[in-house]
Amino acid sequence: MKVQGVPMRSIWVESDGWSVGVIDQTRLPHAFVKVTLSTADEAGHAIRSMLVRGAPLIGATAAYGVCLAMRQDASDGALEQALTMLRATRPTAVNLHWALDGMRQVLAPLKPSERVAAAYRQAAALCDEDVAINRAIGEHALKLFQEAWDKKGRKGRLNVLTHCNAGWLATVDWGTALAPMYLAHDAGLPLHVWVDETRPRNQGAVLTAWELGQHGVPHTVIADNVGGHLMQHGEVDLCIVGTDRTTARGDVANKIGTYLKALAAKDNGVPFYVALPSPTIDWTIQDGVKEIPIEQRDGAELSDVTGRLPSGDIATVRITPPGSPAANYAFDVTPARLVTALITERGVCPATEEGMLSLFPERRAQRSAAK
Ligand SMILES: CSC[C@H]1O[C@H](OP(=O)(O)O)[C@H](O)[C@@H]1O
Repeated sequence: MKVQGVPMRSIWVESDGWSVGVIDQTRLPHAFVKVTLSTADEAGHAIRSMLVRGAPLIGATAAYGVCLAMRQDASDGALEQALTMLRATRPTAVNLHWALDGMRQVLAPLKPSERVAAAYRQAAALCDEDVAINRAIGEHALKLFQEAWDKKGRKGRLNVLTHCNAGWLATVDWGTALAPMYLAHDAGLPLHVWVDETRPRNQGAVLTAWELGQHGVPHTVIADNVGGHLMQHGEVDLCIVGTDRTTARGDVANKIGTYLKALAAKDNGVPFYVALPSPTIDWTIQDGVKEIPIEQRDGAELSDVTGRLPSGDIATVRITPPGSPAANYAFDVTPARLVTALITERGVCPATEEGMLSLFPERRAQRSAAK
């Protein structure tokens, strides 16, 4: 996408041909800061600290983290050490494991002398695939936006609600849930987006609002608990969110609060869509509530708030009483029964095992073998 009219991706190889550039998402929206990663440890820190975040971007950053590790030491031991360190950065997004599995599959059979070039080729291919996948998701989801607009009699505006940030900042480019928003806006569809602030890290208020503003997409930031009220009053035509891991039967792990939004949508007959790139599908599990690991982060992310003072200085202040513990669950799981449809790069399907296999028939054989 573009920043101040300049096309860019959320991760890139610098002009030196080996170091990796990313946007420091912890500085947005008040500062647009690019950071260069030069070691695998810096890549690991960027993921753990959420300087970069979003399932696909976590995978891409980890892949380049392996590249940086191979530049320093391409031995078998160094490869395993880098894979282990990066795999441990965050537990929920399956893209991290998919990306690292892909790096290991390509690199392990090679001689150390061949690994650096192969690693950068694999990471670049992963990034290009992510961009293509997200664009395709955008096109499929755009048809659903247009259907909703027609159903509404093409009057007023199309109100879409989203949670957290599943935009180009969460991926290499385009985003997943936000990809159709850009395409719809550019196609002249009168779109308006309700942006859940998404406590406690505020990815909606901070990142989604920034992204949409950069692209000129009309939007309104709302508190996380407003969505149900808006749905009751007919102010939401559809919901669309991203995902960090979706099971083989369509259970969806996503940012904390997604489940409650899906419940409100179900109760009010509002379509609830999940933008689902295939690398985010965990074909090895069925029951998301029982089997998806839910990240718990530092309670300070909830008890403290960071923002800009009138002076322009950035400050962090505590909002909870000293001594009050805070529980900071970063994700929840929306059962497939609450999902209207999954929007993948291959098309739209019901959130069911058969629905997903209809789009990914090559997985049918694997599932039969696993049973
Ligand atoms: C396109 S995946 C975006 C997904 O990742 C976010 O989590 P986090 O910001 O903690 O990495 C959130 O769950 C988004 O839906």
